[in-house]
Amino acid sequence: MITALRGVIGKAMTPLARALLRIGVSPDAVTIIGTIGTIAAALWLLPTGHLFVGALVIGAFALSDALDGTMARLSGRSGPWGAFLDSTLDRLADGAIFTAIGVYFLVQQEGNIAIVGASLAAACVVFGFTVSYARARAEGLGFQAAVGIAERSERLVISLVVTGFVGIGLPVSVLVVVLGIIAVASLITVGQRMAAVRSQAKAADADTP
Ligand SMILES: CCCCCCCC/C=C\CCCCCCCC(=O)OC[C@H](COP(=O)(O)OP(=O)(O)OC[C@H]1O[C@@H](n2ccc(N)nc2=O)[C@H](O)[C@@H]1O)OC(=O)CCCCCCC/C=C\CCCCCCCC
Ligand SMILES: O=P([O-])([O-])O[C@@H]1[C@@H](O)[C@H](O)[C@@H](O)[C@H](O)[C@@H]1O
Ligand SMILES: [Mg+2]
Ligand SMILES: [Mg+2]
Repeated sequence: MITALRGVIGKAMTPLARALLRIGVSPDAVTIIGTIGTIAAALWLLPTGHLFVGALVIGAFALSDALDGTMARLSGRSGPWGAFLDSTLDRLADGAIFTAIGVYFLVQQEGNIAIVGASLAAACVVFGFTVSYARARAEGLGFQAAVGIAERSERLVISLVVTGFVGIGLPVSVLVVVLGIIAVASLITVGQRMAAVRSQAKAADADTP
Protein backbone atom coordinates (compact mmCIF):
# COMPACT_ATOMS: atom_id res chain seq x y z
CA MET A 1 0.00 0.00 0.00
CA ILE A 2 2.41 2.71 1.26
CA THR A 3 5.28 0.66 -0.19
CA ALA A 4 3.66 1.26 -3.59
CA LEU A 5 4.77 4.91 -3.23
CA ARG A 6 8.37 3.73 -3.66
CA GLY A 7 8.58 4.99 -7.27
CA VAL A 8 7.03 8.39 -6.45
CA ILE A 9 9.32 8.87 -3.44
CA GLY A 10 12.34 7.82 -5.50
CA LYS A 11 11.45 10.45 -8.15
CA ALA A 12 10.93 13.12 -5.48
CA MET A 13 14.36 12.29 -4.05
CA THR A 14 16.14 12.57 -7.40
CA PRO A 15 17.13 16.29 -7.30
CA LEU A 16 18.52 15.97 -3.76
CA ALA A 17 20.25 12.70 -4.67
CA ARG A 18 21.93 14.34 -7.68
CA ALA A 19 23.00 17.35 -5.59
CA LEU A 20 24.56 15.17 -2.89
CA LEU A 21 26.40 13.06 -5.47
CA ARG A 22 27.68 16.24 -7.11
CA ILE A 23 29.29 17.41 -3.86
CA GLY A 24 30.87 14.00 -3.31
CA VAL A 25 28.53 12.41 -0.74
CA SER A 26 28.32 8.64 -1.17
CA PRO A 27 25.17 6.48 -0.85
CA ASP A 28 26.82 4.57 2.03
CA ALA A 29 27.40 7.84 3.92
CA VAL A 30 23.69 8.67 3.58
CA THR A 31 22.74 5.18 4.80
CA ILE A 32 25.00 5.50 7.85
CA ILE A 33 24.15 9.12 8.75
CA GLY A 34 20.43 8.48 8.22
CA THR A 35 20.54 5.51 10.57
CA ILE A 36 22.51 7.34 13.26
CA GLY A 37 20.11 10.30 12.99
CA THR A 38 17.05 8.06 13.23
CA ILE A 39 18.40 6.22 16.27
CA ALA A 40 19.55 9.37 18.08
CA ALA A 41 16.29 11.23 17.42
CA ALA A 42 14.18 8.24 18.49
CA LEU A 43 16.06 7.51 21.70
CA TRP A 44 16.29 11.17 22.71
CA LEU A 45 12.97 12.69 21.66
CA LEU A 46 10.38 9.95 22.24
CA PRO A 47 11.24 8.85 25.81
CA THR A 48 11.37 12.53 26.82
CA GLY A 49 7.81 13.00 25.52
CA HIS A 50 8.58 15.16 22.46
CA LEU A 51 6.33 13.06 20.27
CA PHE A 52 5.40 15.58 17.58
CA VAL A 53 8.89 16.92 16.95
CA GLY A 54 10.25 13.40 17.40
CA ALA A 55 7.98 11.95 14.71
CA LEU A 56 8.93 14.72 12.28
CA VAL A 57 12.68 14.44 12.87
CA ILE A 58 12.65 10.62 12.82
CA GLY A 59 10.50 10.70 9.66
CA ALA A 60 12.93 13.05 7.94
CA PHE A 61 15.93 10.85 8.82
CA ALA A 62 14.04 7.64 7.96
CA LEU A 63 13.32 8.99 4.48
CA SER A 64 17.07 8.86 3.86
CA ASP A 65 16.41 5.15 3.30
CA ALA A 66 14.80 6.10 -0.01
CA LEU A 67 17.58 8.63 -0.77
CA ASP A 68 20.50 6.18 -0.45
CA GLY A 69 19.11 3.73 -3.01
CA THR A 70 18.22 6.55 -5.42
CA MET A 71 21.79 7.87 -5.14
CA ALA A 72 23.24 4.39 -5.67
CA ARG A 73 21.14 3.82 -8.79
CA LEU A 74 21.85 7.29 -10.26
CA SER A 75 25.59 6.83 -9.77
CA GLY A 76 25.60 3.24 -11.04
CA ARG A 77 26.90 2.12 -7.65
CA SER A 78 24.05 -0.23 -6.61
CA GLY A 79 25.41 -3.51 -5.46
CA PRO A 80 25.34 -6.33 -2.92
CA TRP A 81 27.40 -4.42 -0.33
CA GLY A 82 25.00 -1.47 -0.43
CA ALA A 83 21.98 -3.78 -0.25
CA PHE A 84 23.48 -5.56 2.77
CA LEU A 85 24.40 -2.31 4.53
CA ASP A 86 20.97 -0.79 3.85
CA SER A 87 18.96 -3.76 5.16
CA THR A 88 21.21 -4.37 8.16
CA LEU A 89 21.16 -0.75 9.35
CA ASP A 90 17.38 -0.63 8.77
CA ARG A 91 17.04 -3.21 11.56
CA LEU A 92 18.93 -0.94 14.00
CA ALA A 93 16.68 1.99 13.06
CA ASP A 94 13.49 -0.09 13.40
CA GLY A 95 14.61 -1.46 16.76
CA ALA A 96 15.39 2.03 18.06
CA ILE A 97 12.05 3.52 16.93
CA PHE A 98 9.81 0.89 18.53
CA THR A 99 12.02 0.56 21.62
CA ALA A 100 11.84 4.34 22.06
CA ILE A 101 8.04 4.22 21.80
CA GLY A 102 8.05 1.46 24.45
CA VAL A 103 10.30 3.50 26.75
CA TYR A 104 7.99 6.50 26.22
CA PHE A 105 5.11 4.43 27.64
CA LEU A 106 7.18 3.25 30.63
CA VAL A 107 8.56 6.71 31.45
CA GLN A 108 5.73 9.09 30.50
CA GLN A 109 2.60 7.00 31.20
CA GLU A 110 1.30 5.17 34.24
CA GLY A 111 -0.64 2.05 35.16
CA ASN A 112 -2.07 -0.35 32.62
CA ILE A 113 -1.54 1.91 29.61
CA ALA A 114 2.20 2.01 30.36
CA ILE A 115 2.47 -1.78 30.59
CA VAL A 116 0.24 -2.54 27.60
CA GLY A 117 1.81 0.18 25.41
CA ALA A 118 5.37 -0.95 26.21
CA SER A 119 4.47 -4.61 25.66
CA LEU A 120 2.86 -3.92 22.28
CA ALA A 121 5.87 -1.82 21.22
CA ALA A 122 8.09 -4.81 22.11
CA ALA A 123 5.79 -7.05 20.05
CA CYS A 124 6.22 -4.64 17.10
CA VAL A 125 10.00 -5.00 17.40
CA VAL A 126 9.93 -8.80 17.46
CA PHE A 127 7.25 -9.35 14.80
CA GLY A 128 8.64 -6.58 12.57
CA PHE A 129 12.10 -8.16 12.72
CA THR A 130 10.56 -11.53 11.86
CA VAL A 131 8.92 -10.00 8.78
CA SER A 132 12.30 -8.70 7.59
CA TYR A 133 14.09 -11.93 8.52
CA ALA A 134 11.58 -14.02 6.55
CA ARG A 135 12.33 -12.00 3.42
CA ALA A 136 16.10 -12.06 3.94
CA ARG A 137 16.13 -15.83 4.59
CA ALA A 138 13.87 -16.45 1.58
CA GLU A 139 16.10 -14.39 -0.68
CA GLY A 140 19.17 -16.22 0.67
CA LEU A 141 17.51 -19.48 -0.43
CA GLY A 142 16.72 -18.09 -3.88
CA PHE A 143 13.00 -17.34 -3.30
CA GLN A 144 11.05 -14.06 -3.35
CA ALA A 145 9.11 -12.87 -0.30
CA ALA A 146 8.63 -9.13 -0.74
CA VAL A 147 4.90 -9.41 -0.03
CA GLY A 148 2.50 -8.69 2.80
CA ILE A 149 0.24 -6.10 4.35
CA ALA A 150 2.81 -4.69 6.80
CA GLU A 151 6.10 -4.10 5.04
CA ARG A 152 8.59 -1.69 6.59
CA SER A 153 7.12 1.48 5.07
CA GLU A 154 3.66 0.63 6.41
CA ARG A 155 5.01 -0.16 9.89
CA LEU A 156 7.04 3.05 10.10
CA VAL A 157 4.72 5.55 8.44
CA ILE A 158 1.63 4.45 10.42
CA SER A 159 3.44 4.32 13.78
CA LEU A 160 5.20 7.68 13.25
CA VAL A 161 2.12 9.53 12.01
CA VAL A 162 0.02 8.33 14.98
CA THR A 163 2.88 9.08 17.41
CA GLY A 164 3.07 12.61 15.95
CA PHE A 165 -0.68 13.11 16.35
CA VAL A 166 -0.53 11.93 19.99
CA GLY A 167 2.08 14.63 20.46
CA ILE A 168 -0.50 17.26 19.47
CA GLY A 169 -3.40 15.95 21.50
CA LEU A 170 -4.73 12.65 20.14
CA PRO A 171 -5.45 10.31 23.10
CA VAL A 172 -2.49 8.03 23.81
CA SER A 173 -4.88 5.05 23.83
CA VAL A 174 -5.10 5.43 20.03
CA LEU A 175 -1.35 4.76 19.82
CA VAL A 176 -1.82 1.64 21.97
CA VAL A 177 -4.49 0.34 19.58
CA VAL A 178 -2.37 1.18 16.51
CA LEU A 179 0.65 -0.63 17.98
CA GLY A 180 -1.60 -3.66 18.51
CA ILE A 181 -2.75 -3.45 14.89
CA ILE A 182 0.85 -3.15 13.62
CA ALA A 183 1.89 -6.16 15.73
CA VAL A 184 -0.98 -8.30 14.40
CA ALA A 185 -0.48 -7.07 10.81
CA SER A 186 3.24 -7.95 11.11
CA LEU A 187 2.36 -11.49 12.20
CA ILE A 188 -0.05 -11.79 9.27
CA THR A 189 2.76 -10.59 6.97
CA VAL A 190 5.03 -13.33 8.35
CA GLY A 191 2.28 -15.83 7.43
CA GLN A 192 1.93 -14.30 3.95
CA ARG A 193 5.69 -14.56 3.38
CA MET A 194 5.74 -18.16 4.63
CA ALA A 195 2.90 -19.01 2.23
CA ALA A 196 4.72 -17.33 -0.67
CA VAL A 197 7.94 -19.24 0.01
CA ARG A 198 6.07 -22.52 0.56
CA SER A 199 4.40 -22.33 -2.84
CA GLN A 200 7.69 -21.42 -4.56
CA ALA A 201 9.48 -24.27 -2.76
CA LYS A 202 6.73 -26.75 -3.75
CA ALA A 203 6.87 -25.57 -7.37
CA ALA A 204 10.66 -25.96 -7.35
CA ASP A 205 10.31 -29.50 -5.89
CA ALA A 206 7.78 -30.40 -8.57
CA ASP A 207 10.17 -29.20 -11.31
CA THR A 208 13.03 -31.32 -9.95
CA PRO A 209 13.23 -34.57 -11.95
C1 LIG B 1 11.14 18.40 8.63
C2 LIG B 1 10.80 17.48 7.56
C3 LIG B 1 9.76 16.55 8.00
C4 LIG B 1 9.58 15.47 7.03
C5 LIG B 1 8.45 14.65 7.44
C6 LIG B 1 8.22 13.63 6.45
C7 LIG B 1 6.85 13.68 5.98
C8 LIG B 1 6.71 12.60 4.96
C9 LIG B 1 5.46 12.69 4.23
C10 LIG B 1 4.98 11.64 3.60
C11 LIG B 1 5.46 10.25 3.89
C12 LIG B 1 5.97 9.58 2.71
C13 LIG B 1 5.78 8.14 2.83
C14 LIG B 1 7.04 7.38 2.60
C15 LIG B 1 6.74 6.13 1.87
C16 LIG B 1 7.98 5.39 1.58
C17 LIG B 1 7.77 4.40 0.50
C18 LIG B 1 9.09 4.00 0.01
O1 LIG B 1 9.72 4.68 -0.77
O2 LIG B 1 9.57 2.85 0.52
C19 LIG B 1 10.84 2.38 0.13
C20 LIG B 1 11.92 3.15 0.87
C21 LIG B 1 13.30 2.68 0.50
O3 LIG B 1 13.49 1.33 0.86
P1 LIG B 1 14.81 0.53 0.46
O4 LIG B 1 15.92 0.89 1.37
O5 LIG B 1 14.42 -0.90 0.36
O6 LIG B 1 15.09 0.99 -1.04
P2 LIG B 1 16.24 1.83 -1.69
O7 LIG B 1 15.62 2.74 -2.69
O8 LIG B 1 17.17 2.42 -0.72
O9 LIG B 1 17.00 0.69 -2.53
C22 LIG B 1 17.76 -0.30 -1.89
C23 LIG B 1 18.84 -0.73 -2.87
O10 LIG B 1 19.67 0.39 -3.15
C24 LIG B 1 21.02 -0.02 -3.23
N1 LIG B 1 21.83 0.68 -2.20
C25 LIG B 1 21.24 1.22 -1.10
C26 LIG B 1 22.03 1.86 -0.16
C27 LIG B 1 23.40 1.94 -0.35
N2 LIG B 1 24.21 2.54 0.55
N3 LIG B 1 23.97 1.39 -1.44
C28 LIG B 1 23.20 0.76 -2.37
O11 LIG B 1 23.75 0.24 -3.37
C29 LIG B 1 21.04 -1.53 -3.09
O12 LIG B 1 20.92 -2.09 -4.37
C30 LIG B 1 19.76 -1.78 -2.31
O13 LIG B 1 19.25 -3.08 -2.54
O14 LIG B 1 11.66 2.92 2.26
C31 LIG B 1 11.71 3.96 3.06
O15 LIG B 1 12.01 5.06 2.69
C32 LIG B 1 11.43 3.59 4.48
C33 LIG B 1 10.22 4.26 4.97
C34 LIG B 1 10.50 5.60 5.54
C35 LIG B 1 9.43 6.02 6.42
C36 LIG B 1 9.39 7.50 6.52
C37 LIG B 1 8.43 7.92 7.50
C38 LIG B 1 7.94 9.32 7.23
C39 LIG B 1 6.50 9.44 7.50
C40 LIG B 1 5.95 10.17 8.44
C41 LIG B 1 6.72 11.02 9.37
C42 LIG B 1 5.92 11.42 10.55
C43 LIG B 1 5.21 12.66 10.37
C44 LIG B 1 4.61 13.13 11.65
C45 LIG B 1 3.24 13.56 11.41
C46 LIG B 1 2.69 14.29 12.57
C47 LIG B 1 1.24 14.48 12.37
C48 LIG B 1 0.68 15.53 13.19
O1 LIG C 1 11.15 -6.78 4.72
P1 LIG C 1 10.50 -5.56 5.27
O2 LIG C 1 10.88 -5.29 6.67
O3 LIG C 1 9.03 -5.48 5.01
O4 LIG C 1 11.06 -4.32 4.38
C1 LIG C 1 12.28 -3.92 4.00
C2 LIG C 1 12.50 -4.02 2.54
O5 LIG C 1 11.37 -3.54 1.84
C3 LIG C 1 13.67 -3.16 2.12
O6 LIG C 1 13.96 -3.38 0.78
C4 LIG C 1 14.93 -3.37 2.94
O7 LIG C 1 15.85 -2.34 2.65
C5 LIG C 1 14.59 -3.34 4.37
O8 LIG C 1 15.70 -3.57 5.14
C6 LIG C 1 13.49 -4.28 4.73
O9 LIG C 1 13.83 -5.61 4.54
MG1 LIG D 1 17.46 2.45 1.27
MG1 LIG E 1 16.14 0.13 3.42
